[in-house]
Amino acid sequence: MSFSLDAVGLVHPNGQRALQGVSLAAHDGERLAIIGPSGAGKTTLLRVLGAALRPGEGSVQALGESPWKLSAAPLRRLRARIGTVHQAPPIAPRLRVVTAVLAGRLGSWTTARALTSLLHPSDIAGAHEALGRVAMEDRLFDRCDRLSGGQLQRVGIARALYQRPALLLADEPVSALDPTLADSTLRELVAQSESTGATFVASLHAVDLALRWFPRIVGMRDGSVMFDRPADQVTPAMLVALYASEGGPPAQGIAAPPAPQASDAPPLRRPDCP
Ligand SMILES: Nc1ncnc2c1ncn2[C@@H]1O[C@H](COP(=O)(O)OP(=O)(O)OP(=O)(O)O)[C@@H](O)[C@H]1O
Repeated sequence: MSFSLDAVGLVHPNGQRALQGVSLAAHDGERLAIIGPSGAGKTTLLRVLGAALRPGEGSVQALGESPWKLSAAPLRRLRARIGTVHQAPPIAPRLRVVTAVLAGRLGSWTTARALTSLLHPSDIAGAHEALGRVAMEDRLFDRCDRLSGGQLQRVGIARALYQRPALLLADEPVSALDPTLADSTLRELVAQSESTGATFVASLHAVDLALRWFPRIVGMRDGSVMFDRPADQVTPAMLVALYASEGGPPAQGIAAPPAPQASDAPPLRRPDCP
């Protein structure tokens, strides 16, 4: 089992309830998309899975550990095995792109290697390869504050690709990308999860992308799981009910083509791009 949540509930410090009785589990290597209206609790759920937020109710297991029973050092080691792609990656503005990507492995390096890498990037070829997979290799030495929102989002994705986590969590990973780049970037994330055997969980507003790239779809609303189904069993009526107050699903997802295999599709850049 890659992770399991049992009857998880979470109330934010301001009193806002974000999760209620959420039970969800996934096997190693599974791919799940979390969909649902704004405020449904998708980000909060991903933060709980990533051991970044401690729920007030229920229990959490991730990668064979109970995060909130661990002391500081094992918790750090667990977090180093979990990669998170943020909608707006928390990257220091003055950082160079290469350093931001290499930071993906800081958690699994010794302190000495991590500090050295920040001052003198060591694995430039590795950062270049990861950036090539999101068509950003030509920005290797740019400062992050010179990038557009979509370019910065792709740097955050390259960082997660470089990290090669066992559990990959992505919160609206392609929200700032145009449709072509969004599709090819998801293809790279799927290819990575297939080649490393990582479990991949992404929240997505684009229902068409969720149905195209993820075999399992979890619909969330008001902090609860409304449905948890194979993609080919998600019906238009389920989507209408999920997004009821929003006037139906946000994309023409129901007519999405069958999910392709990442390995079948041509990459955005050659994987062996130098
Ligand atoms: N840091 C926070 N402090 C207080 N309340 C929060 C915080 N983060 C989220 N919430 C609240 O928790 C609920 C769930 O929010 P969450 O961000 O998890 O939803 P979401 O489904 O990811 O939404 P969106 O699709 O708009 O990103 C919302 O009511 C939100 O206002």
